[in-house]
Amino acid sequence: MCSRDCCSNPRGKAGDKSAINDPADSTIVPTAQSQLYPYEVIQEIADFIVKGSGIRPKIGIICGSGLGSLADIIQDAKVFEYEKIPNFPVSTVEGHAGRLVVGTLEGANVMAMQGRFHFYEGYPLAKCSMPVRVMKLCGVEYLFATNAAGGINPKYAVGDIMLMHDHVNMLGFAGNSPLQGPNDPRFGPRFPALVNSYNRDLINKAIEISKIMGIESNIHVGVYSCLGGPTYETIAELKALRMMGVDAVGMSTVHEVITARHCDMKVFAFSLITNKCSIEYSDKKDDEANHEEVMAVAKNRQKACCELVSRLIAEIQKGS
Ligand SMILES: O=P(O)(O)O[C@H]1O[C@H](CO)[C@@H](O)[C@H]1O
Ligand code: HPA
Repeated sequence: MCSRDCCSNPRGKAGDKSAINDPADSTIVPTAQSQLYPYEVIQEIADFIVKGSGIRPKIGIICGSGLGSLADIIQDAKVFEYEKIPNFPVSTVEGHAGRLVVGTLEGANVMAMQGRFHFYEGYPLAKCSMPVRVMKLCGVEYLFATNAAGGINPKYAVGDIMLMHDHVNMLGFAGNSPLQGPNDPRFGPRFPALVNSYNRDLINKAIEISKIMGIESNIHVGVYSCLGGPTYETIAELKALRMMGVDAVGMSTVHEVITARHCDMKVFAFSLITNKCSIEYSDKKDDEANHEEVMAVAKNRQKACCELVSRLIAEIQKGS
């Protein structure tokens, strides 16, 4: 466990000027990624994982809410509890176990986060997406980011999978970015472009795989939007998002994708649609999203999600 209380306690100590220069103290330096987690600190975490596992992973997987089983299929797994990784935050959300699993899948070296970090947990975005930089320095070339999301597109059904081909970054609209603060060019450029963030070849391969799996009618390609949470959206917000071209909504992933693209990783991401977001006013209780339903649907669909991920990794392996 980190000796600094920044990792276990994302708040507090406001006004403590003596800590202003502590680069890893998120309570004082709110969002600057390079200040919160300088290159050297990320390198130390990466070395800890690579040495501890004896593996240099090529593919990094982030398991969404209730999708932790994506890490359970990893072979020869070496498991690191987040609490035991130096300078790592802890998971606080149900359905996010808080373990890093390193091993092999379809012959590829992989590392999977069984539990991600969300803004609403009180972590700055820089901290939420810090593990993506750790992945990069471990050797990861491909990020697979998964999430549970509410379907706004009326054509989407619960249990469908939306392959992300773009996003609307609502937190970014509000002036919040994981890349805020001084840029460290060892990770990437000051002004990264985000068009083509979601790798087109991987999306096409996933569509082909969905045909082989016989689930192509449950597959969509769409736009995800990340809101700050932890509240689910109002009807007015959902209507606004729909008008903006958003198909699915959640509270994660976008800051991870931004961090991955900044350091030039290839990105594949999908949303499991765990609930339908009605954009009509109604007093039906059924229309209200809740985390238990999100988790239950994710559990039901984990087999299909695992197969999709495994098959896609096998395709990447074939090409390398
Ligand atoms: O995005 P993931 O981590 O899958 O989780 C989603 O599910 C939770 C809400 O039920 C939120 O954390 C939302 O972002
Ligand atoms: N809204 C936001 N986040 C979510 C939802 C939702 O409807 N479902 C799962 N995560």
